[in-house]
Amino acid sequence: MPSIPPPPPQTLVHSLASLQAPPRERSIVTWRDSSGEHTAQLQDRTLVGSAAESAIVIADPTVSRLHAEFHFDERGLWVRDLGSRNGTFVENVMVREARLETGSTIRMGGTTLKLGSEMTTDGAAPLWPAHRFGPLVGGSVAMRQLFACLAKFAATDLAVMIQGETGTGKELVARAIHDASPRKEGPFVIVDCAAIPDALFESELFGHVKGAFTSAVATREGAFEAADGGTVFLDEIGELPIAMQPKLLRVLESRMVRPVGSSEHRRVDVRIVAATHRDLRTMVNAGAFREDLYFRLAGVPILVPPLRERPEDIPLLVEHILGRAPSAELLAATLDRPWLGNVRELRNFIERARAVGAQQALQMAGHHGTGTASPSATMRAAAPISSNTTAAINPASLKAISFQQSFREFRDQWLEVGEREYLSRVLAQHSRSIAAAARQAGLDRTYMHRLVRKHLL
Ligand SMILES: Nc1ncnc2c1ncn2[C@@H]1O[C@H](COP(=O)(O)OP(=O)(O)OP(=O)(O)O)[C@@H](O)[C@H]1O
Repeated sequence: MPSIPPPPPQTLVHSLASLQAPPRERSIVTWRDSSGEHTAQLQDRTLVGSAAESAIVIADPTVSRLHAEFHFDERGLWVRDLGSRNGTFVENVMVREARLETGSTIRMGGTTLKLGSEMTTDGAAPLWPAHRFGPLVGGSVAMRQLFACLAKFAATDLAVMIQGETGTGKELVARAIHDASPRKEGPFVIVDCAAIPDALFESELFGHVKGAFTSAVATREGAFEAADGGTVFLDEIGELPIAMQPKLLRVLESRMVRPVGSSEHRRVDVRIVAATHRDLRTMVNAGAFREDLYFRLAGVPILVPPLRERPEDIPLLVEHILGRAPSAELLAATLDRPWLGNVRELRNFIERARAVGAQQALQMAGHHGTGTASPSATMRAAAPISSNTTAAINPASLKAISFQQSFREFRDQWLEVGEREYLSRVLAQHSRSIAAAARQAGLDRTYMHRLVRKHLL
């Protein structure tokens, strides 16, 4: 093994001296509605609508209950319509998403908001004083603000909704909340809503008694009872079938479950943490997700930023995954990529680089290219579109085989490359319909879903 040079100085980011974000210019909006004149300060993400639970509540029946969201990123302040009934207009142009300037006018339904600014330290989010929070690693301001927020809310029993692109670390955030909570000695039970067939949802969540349905050969407890005294993590909550939504809401309100086939209600003491890569508010407006359930689950909404918005975290993550300081070559390779699959893709890359070297790992990952990624919040790495029904293995890729590897390592890596290639072609042939692709591949739809997520297709 060659000797590893110490990390270059620029990897030692962030002074820990300041625990408080500095004073800054804050954006404010002013508007008039049926209840009078109002001014509100914009936070990193501010939900606007006529629902009482919105951060900015507009008393105007032409404004949808979850109408739009203001949010900041490294390029400035944006407004995004959430599929509202009467639309969002900036300077009288209807927009789905638009960047705003001080002085912009934004019309939502029949109400006009004016954007202004003021200097303040109020509401500046505190920064966590370390580069770790439980299993999470991150030194960027965004992650340290997130850690401070997690520490504050872990101590409570509030429901938490984690949103973020695939691979940003939502499951790890959920685990970190549990580990830092008074429930840490209790169970942490994960329910992957994308992997459960519709017919089995109720029994997975609430259990069943023997004989409740044909395959119920024995009584089985559901996730809520299994998590009694601890936390239930509802991953991919956006996939929860609409028919299940009132049942889940009832359990969250009553804290009682009734196993399928039983008449007995049982009390459960669980904290709920949910996660999704989708924007549930647009699903609410489209009628695919119940608004009351959304607000019940999103007591504390948390956004995990994509890795491309916090490149300062990359050196820390590489060192954490590798277990030692990376070589200059490996570090340079990681800083030059968009990481559309976020930390998961970075982890896979580092693990591959450890086995075959940075150069060969780069060749194997070549299909993602380099450069700046598009800012879309739900963007995934696009599959190469091809109508070929058969395809030869590219001989150039064979150069990436390392004969220093064990056969098992070699097989696992190439199985993954081949699996991804096969799936991306089947999906492209079926215009990305998971159901049709699963049928052709002879796979169960939920398993296909899992594979698509695993390979970021
Ligand atoms: N901040 C972090 N520090 C250390 N490891 C991280 C961090 N974020 C993510 N990871 C690692 O990246 C991988 C993906 O994380 P995780 O499964 O939590 O992502 P996710 O957002 O839940 O993904 P998906 O939406 O596909 O379910 C895991 O191996 C996790 O340990």
